[in-house]
Amino acid sequence: MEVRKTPNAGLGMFATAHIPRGTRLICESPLVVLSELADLPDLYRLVEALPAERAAAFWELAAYRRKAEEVDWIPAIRASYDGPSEDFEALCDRVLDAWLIYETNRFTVRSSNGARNKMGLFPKAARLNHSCRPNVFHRHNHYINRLTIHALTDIDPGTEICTSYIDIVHPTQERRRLLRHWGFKCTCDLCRSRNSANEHRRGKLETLVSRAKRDAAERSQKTNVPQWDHANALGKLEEILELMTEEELDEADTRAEILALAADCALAIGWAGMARDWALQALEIEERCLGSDGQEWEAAKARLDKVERALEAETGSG
Ligand SMILES: C[S@@+](CC[C@H](N)C(=O)[O-])C[C@H]1O[C@@H](n2cnc3c(N)ncnc32)[C@H](O)[C@@H]1O
Repeated sequence: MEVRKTPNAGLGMFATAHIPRGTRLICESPLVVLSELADLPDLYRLVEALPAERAAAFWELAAYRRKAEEVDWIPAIRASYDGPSEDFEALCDRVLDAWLIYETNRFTVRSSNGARNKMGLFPKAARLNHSCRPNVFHRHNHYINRLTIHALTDIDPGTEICTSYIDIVHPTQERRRLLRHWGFKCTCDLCRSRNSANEHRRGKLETLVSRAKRDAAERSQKTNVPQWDHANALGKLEEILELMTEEELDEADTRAEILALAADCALAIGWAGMARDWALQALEIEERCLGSDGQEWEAAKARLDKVERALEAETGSG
């Protein structure tokens, strides 16, 4: 891969050789990590404490310059500042620059318990531009404290390597709203075509996926879930999987989550053969999107093992 200029998105990352689907392209430790409770002066202190080479890598990153009136931190800095007043403006400019770099390039970082309660900067991955039809997938792997980037498709030499900054299940209008954070209007194929069939399916997916996750969380709290409840849930999950296939969302790990829920429901009903197919597909997606050294892979493997034990028991008793 190489970093070079793009026509309309600043720098970007490009493939210089053929990249097979599933390849781990980046496995990078963070330059700076900030908890959700930290504030702007905390970020600035962390950046100031970086060794020279890492500090240089930080200050070279792109920054989307949002309007000053959207920034409400200056009073907080002023409150703790006791230096000469003529230096205060320069300090504010520098702190603001650090913050804008951070906001433009941050990725979610998970704590050791898996909670997504931090954000981090990863200088290589920070050069990846966004596409709503991404060809790579990013995720912080908290087992190894690295951000990993995996190829979702085969990538030809010369192709730009793009990840998605947002959940791409949404229709165009919502994706545009979310992408305002980074200050650009996406011009990927999906956004340009704005086809009504895509819009309709994504609108439906948005609702069905959030409902399916909420219902699964509720089911996991209950001790006795009736069979019909699992069967109902399974019907909805199958509908989601179909919509995802039609939308070519075959590789995203939201699909792996839905497959895992479908496998759990099928197993609860006693359809171990069906559960096995879904559990296997979920494991394959996790492996391609995230590799086999993270929590998702471990959970997907444990699910498949459980389903296979159920199948063996069924075969044994039959
Ligand atoms: C994480 S940086 C990506 C690398 C950046 N292009 C650079 O030059 O270092 C995010 C910024 O890149 C630009 N960007 C990313 N994806 C884009 C896209 N699809 N279209 C236009 N600009 C994009 C936006 O300015 C955004 O704030």
